[in-house]
Amino acid sequence: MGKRGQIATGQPFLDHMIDQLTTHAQLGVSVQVEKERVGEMVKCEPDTAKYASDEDAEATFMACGEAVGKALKDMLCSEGRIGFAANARTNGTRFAAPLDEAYASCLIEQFDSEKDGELKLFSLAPYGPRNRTHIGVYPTVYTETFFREVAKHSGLTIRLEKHRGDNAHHIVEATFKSFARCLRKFMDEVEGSDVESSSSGSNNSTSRAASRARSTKETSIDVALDLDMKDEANSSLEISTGIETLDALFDALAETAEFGTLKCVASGDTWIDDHHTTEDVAITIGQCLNEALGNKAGCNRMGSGSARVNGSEVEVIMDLSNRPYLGYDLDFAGDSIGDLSCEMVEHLFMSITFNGQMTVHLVTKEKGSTDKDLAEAAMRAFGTCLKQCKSIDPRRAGAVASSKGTLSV
Ligand SMILES: O=P(O)(O)OC[C@@H](O)[C@@H](O)c1cnc[nH]1
Repeated sequence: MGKRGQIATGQPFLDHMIDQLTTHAQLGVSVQVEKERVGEMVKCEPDTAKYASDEDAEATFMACGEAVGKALKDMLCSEGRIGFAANARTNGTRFAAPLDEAYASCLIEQFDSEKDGELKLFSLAPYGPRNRTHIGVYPTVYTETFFREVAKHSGLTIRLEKHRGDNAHHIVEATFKSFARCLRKFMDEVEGSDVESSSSGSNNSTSRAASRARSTKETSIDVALDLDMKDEANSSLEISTGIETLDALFDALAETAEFGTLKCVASGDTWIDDHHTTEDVAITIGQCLNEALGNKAGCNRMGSGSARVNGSEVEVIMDLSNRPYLGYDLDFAGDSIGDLSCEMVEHLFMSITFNGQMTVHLVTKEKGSTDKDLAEAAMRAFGTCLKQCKSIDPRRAGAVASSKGTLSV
């Protein structure tokens, strides 16, 4: 939890990647590379590519990975940390992190302070459709070298995998974010700190709420949202859109996201079809979400998890990034779920995500026998992730969880 120091590897994009550990794992990291140049040792400086060369890149990535790995092991075994002295196992801690169209996952299987760790899986290539070899001066091929050394010297057993992504910068950055977030989650699990449920609302002094009414020739909508559930008995739900299946989905959202209030009363031209009402309600809820989240100070910001309803399971990866993006692969068998057409399920998620200024990936893990179960599993996973994202992590002390310092511009 220390302060960020200087990160100067001579490879500016690697500096930016190692910096993901400060923002997303909440670790104070400093890295200084010294290298030989025309017979003398020089210290690399940040914010310049003048120290980079393809010739010594492999050595730089190896040395940085080894140093970061050793420092991680020292930190995990340091006095005052509980649980890491012996062989720390969880059932496998997983976190998937997005960056726009890309998302990658990290699985930490175990930590062993007595043995070398291992990078059991590394699957990032291709780095975009043209398999980009360099990001700036950073050779993409040595990303694996870095993580192999981190795993070996930290004692962590790690699997890293790209699942979606077309942009090399995004693919690599999503991977570092997933590692950083997974490491923090692993440490919290081993040490038994449950930040998410201890801070999802009740101890927030300021209210995180918004309301909005809108009326057009097509729909009239009234939404009120309070992100924080003070106590279960006082949570208030009033959902009546004129489309029963939509009501049930928003009910599932409010329950899994643990909203204090969700009022959503709408009337629309459902005699035409369900489109205008579904779209406008989702837009309005997304706008209220964005307003209630404000500048996202102190928020956890990212969420990763899945939900199962009968035979259907959907995974959601979410980031309150301020860069709207929806990745979506739900494939319904029929045309409609009760009074909601299946094509509106994607449009509904698109409208919330874009108006909520979020990055969201929905991934079908298992398709059960009904479309209703699949849609509900998607909404429950979305709500579960939203609960993680909106939670205040007191350790951030009100800071915005971004390596660029703000999520508001
Ligand atoms: O706010 P973040 O810490 O997730 O990342 C900052 C910056 O690297 C990110 O804005 C980015 C956007 N596209 C590529 N990278």
